[in-house]
Amino acid sequence: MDQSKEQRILNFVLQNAVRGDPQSVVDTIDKYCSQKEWAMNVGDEKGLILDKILEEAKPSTSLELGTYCGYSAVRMARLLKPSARLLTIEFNPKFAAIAKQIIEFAGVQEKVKILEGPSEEIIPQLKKKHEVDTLDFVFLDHWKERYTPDTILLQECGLLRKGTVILADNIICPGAPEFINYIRNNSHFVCTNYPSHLEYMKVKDAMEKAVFLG
Ligand SMILES: O=c1[nH]cnc2c(O)cc(-c3ccc(F)cc3)cc12
Ligand SMILES: [Mg+2]
Repeated sequence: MDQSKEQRILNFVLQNAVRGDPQSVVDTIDKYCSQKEWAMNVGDEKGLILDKILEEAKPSTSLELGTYCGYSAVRMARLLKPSARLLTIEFNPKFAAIAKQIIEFAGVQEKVKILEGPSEEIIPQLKKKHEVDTLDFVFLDHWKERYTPDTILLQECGLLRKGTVILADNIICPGAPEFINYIRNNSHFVCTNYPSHLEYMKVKDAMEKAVFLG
């Protein structure tokens, strides 16, 4: 059976990155996806914006929607304090299986928990099944159509607190106009736009930060 692109990315990491070194895993995926095959990792340019906003937030409990191959999970986990935790939700079981191996190779598996399934089913389970109180940081990087309903669901489930930072990828490409309209017109959020480019391309993209005011 032909290998998937995600399996080729995993193999390239296993053969070229340094086991236990998350930075080398991030750099190796960026090298593969900029030189060999494009893939929808947040990438190095938007990744630096993610790094800065995550470091400012200093989160204890973070949630990512859209694990994919685990690039941003590894990228975030490398910056988290030892006691901090990242929960990452992935709908596609094939992607989740790849991400698990990449996260383990990077040596950040103690900080990262992959939750497989639809975000609308898993989010309501976070408090009771996954011992979450409230979230300090949320990275939206799954399907643009789910950005708004999942943000509303997080609020309804009592998972946001005054100061929770939500960062959304792909505001321009593929674009999340409905989410931008919702979040910028919602008086419970203060929004900031971060212009950038689509991962590994010259195409314009942007990220949006929305801080919950309670
Ligand atoms: O579906 C996506 N989920 C999360 N992140 C994405 C991302 O960063 C980029 C894209 C994407 C962008 C342009 C294109 F021509 C094809 C796909 C999709 C997703
Ligand atoms: Mg993305």
